[in-house]
Amino acid sequence: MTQPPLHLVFMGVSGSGKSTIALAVQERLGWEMAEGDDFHPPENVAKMREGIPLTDADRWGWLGSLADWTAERDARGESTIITCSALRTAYRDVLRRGGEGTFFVHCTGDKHLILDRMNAREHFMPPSLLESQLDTLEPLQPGEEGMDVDPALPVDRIAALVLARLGLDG
Ligand SMILES: Nc1ncnc2c1ncn2[C@@H]1O[C@H](COP(=O)(O)OP(=O)(O)OP(=O)(O)O)[C@@H](O)[C@H]1O
Ligand SMILES: O=C(O)[C@H](O)[C@@H](O)[C@H](O)[C@H](O)CO
Repeated sequence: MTQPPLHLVFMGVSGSGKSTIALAVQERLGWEMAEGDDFHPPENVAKMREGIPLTDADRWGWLGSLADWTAERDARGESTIITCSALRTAYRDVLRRGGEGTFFVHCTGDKHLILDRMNAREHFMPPSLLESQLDTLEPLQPGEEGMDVDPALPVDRIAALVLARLGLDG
């Protein structure tokens, strides 16, 4: 019997390892992947670059476009992977419109580790925005399909934990 499509969303604050971990999982599964950063309108990127936190109003259209991308593939029976901060439950509600098989992998760990990694990389997102990201973050609530992973672990280990949880490691 064909399995219904699964849609993995790697979520968490900026610098928490979403893209790095998602890529490791993508390499193992081969599913089509979308990087949430690439779906932002230029105004959003300009704001972040200037160190101004995005508002709900800035985020709705962006989240909707990611849900649409997922829904298109869901309709074709294809599984997907996306990276998206998805900081609030209401934002995740939008992403869940992409398909019934939506599953969140929340990259969550030590703030100082994340800040050190943000300071060490080249990215439009300034480390000064980490605090507002953490203030906005609502962790996964009971009833939301998903799991937490700790970016302090090696990437391969995290990818293995995700695949094991989903029963895709066989
Ligand atoms: N498990 C890990 N072990 C070591 N380094 C990691 C790990 N996960 C991520 N990193 C490093 O931490 C930095 C931030 O990771 P990454 O860019 O994947 O985060 P992100 O959540 O996608 O960020 P953003 O949302 O701002 O794009 C990168 O330099 C990455 O190489
Ligand atoms: O405010 C947000 O919701 C997040 O910052 C995302 O919009 C960014 O895409 C990303 O996490 C930064 O690289």
